Amino acid sequence: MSETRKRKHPANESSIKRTKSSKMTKETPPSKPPSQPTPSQPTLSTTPSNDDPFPVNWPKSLPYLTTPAYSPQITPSQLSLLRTLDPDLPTIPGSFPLGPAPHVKITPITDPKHPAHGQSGLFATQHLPPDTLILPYLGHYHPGSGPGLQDEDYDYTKSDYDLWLDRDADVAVDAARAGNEARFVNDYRGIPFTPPEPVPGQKKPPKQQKGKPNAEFKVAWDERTGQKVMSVWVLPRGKKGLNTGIERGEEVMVSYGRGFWEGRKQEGEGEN
Ligand SMILES: C[S@@+](CC[C@H](N)C(=O)[O-])C[C@H]1O[C@@H](n2cnc3c(N)ncnc32)[C@H](O)[C@@H]1O
Repeated sequence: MSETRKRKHPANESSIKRTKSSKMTKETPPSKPPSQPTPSQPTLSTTPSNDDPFPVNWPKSLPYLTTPAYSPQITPSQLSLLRTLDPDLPTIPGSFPLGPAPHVKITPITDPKHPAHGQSGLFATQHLPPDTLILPYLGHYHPGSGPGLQDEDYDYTKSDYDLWLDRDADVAVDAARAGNEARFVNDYRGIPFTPPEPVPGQKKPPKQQKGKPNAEFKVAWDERTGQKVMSVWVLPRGKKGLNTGIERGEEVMVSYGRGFWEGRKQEGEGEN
């Protein structure tokens, strides 16, 4: 989702764009990531449950990333901007594991009432408290506008997995051709309410907010690689303190923003 059809994905005016290129290359992260104070994080079991290098239900035809990949069109000055520490950003701590995340699961959507029926979504495998980091959103870093939106045979403007990362640096991140579990996060619109799995020892499950997102995209500083990344977080507790987080078994849902769906509508009309 990109901005000139910019369908930018969700949150913070990040966007999902659309891509294609055979030339993308992975870059080695800086050898020594800058040190950063780690903000307090709610306790979350992020210990991988097994040694499988892929998450459960990961499509085997798609490269699974543990660090970002880069379009060859990303310039050294863009890289330098991405790797300049912004102390105001939330942090992905150095201790956050690279690789499959046990606290979420990619799950095929089998409910015909779900708007993404036949596709997949991301579901919590344990309670995720408010304001918790769920995952970085990994993909190809690429120019967010201009000729860099085309990488040889790949057109980023056609991607449904493309988000703005840094508008000042003109960099977006596209997870269409490679990514991690975060690429499976759906938009909350039209998703039917599913009661959470009962939690042992808990009489009544907490009230869930129906018809609303429970997570958001945020740009973060990744201490592990020393650069900015897009990431998915549980929504904060809220002004009234009512948000209790995401329950085990509940789908992680963000808002892609109205722009994404309006862009899609326009594309549909253009095709008629
Ligand atoms: C970033 S992907 C999300 C993961 C996707 N479901 C998958 O299995 O690859 C975005 C795409 O998911 C689908 N999607 C996500 N949320 C949706 C919603 N609320 N209603 C309809 N389709 C949705 C749309 O096809 C959209 O282009």
